[in-house]
Amino acid sequence: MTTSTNGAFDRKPFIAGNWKMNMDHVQGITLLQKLAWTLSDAKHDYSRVEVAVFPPFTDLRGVQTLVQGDDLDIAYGGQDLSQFDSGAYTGDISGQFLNKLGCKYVLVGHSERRTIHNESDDVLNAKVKAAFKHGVTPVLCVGEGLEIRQAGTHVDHTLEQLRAGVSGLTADQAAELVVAYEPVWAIGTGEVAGPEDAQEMCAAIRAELEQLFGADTAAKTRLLYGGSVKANNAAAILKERDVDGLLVGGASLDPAEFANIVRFESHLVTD
Ligand SMILES: O=C[C@H](O)COP(=O)(O)O
Repeated sequence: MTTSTNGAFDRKPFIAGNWKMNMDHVQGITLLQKLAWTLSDAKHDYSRVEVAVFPPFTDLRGVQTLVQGDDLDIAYGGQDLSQFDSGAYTGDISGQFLNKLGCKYVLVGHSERRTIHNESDDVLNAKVKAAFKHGVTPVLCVGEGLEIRQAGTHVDHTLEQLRAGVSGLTADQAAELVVAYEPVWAIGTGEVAGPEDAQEMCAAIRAELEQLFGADTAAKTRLLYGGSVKANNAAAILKERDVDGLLVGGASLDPAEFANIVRFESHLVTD
């Protein structure tokens, strides 16, 4: 059976749930257990679609214990990391600590970090490098606010964030990197960017990566879309050629809904 999705063939689709500041460590375990059961009941094939969750830091040890104890094929990661390795940085979390907890990924530069915590492109570039240094794959988030979208400069703006974020990376690192395009106006608003908007930006990001690192590398980097993704719009977005996965916020807190997003292939038209 073949499906009409494109990225699924070239790059393994990646569906990630960002829990943001929701779910204490007890609630987090329950959510993850329900997600694993739902996907198991649906006989989800993890070799076709990778699944990851990004819980709050305080949940990570419990998540690690559950994933290891039940031998779950679900990856997990932190929602942020420090650009520093260790020391007098109160409240910060080192990439080394995330690695030690079995985190495969870490979000870098989510729009809520950029806007609420004023994280600059330079700091985010240092965080991307810190993640690689500690053996954790960064998921670099980029995207424009509403005013920039309305001014029509969203591609330039997003590519500027991208260039700053990947500055100084090797081609191997760029190939491993995951980039999430999240238009800020579509986050938590119910305003989902259309599949063609997601494709326009992901194609531009891939072209930029090609300029910077070469075509072979750019063909490997996975590009996600995030912003008001639900089970009923996921498949249409993932059919786009350059969209390789989704970064899901609110809908990832509902295990049935998130499992349906993970199983987007069952909603695609098959030929
Ligand atoms: O990290 C996830 C994004 O911010 C999207 O959040 P959302 O799905 O609630 O719009």
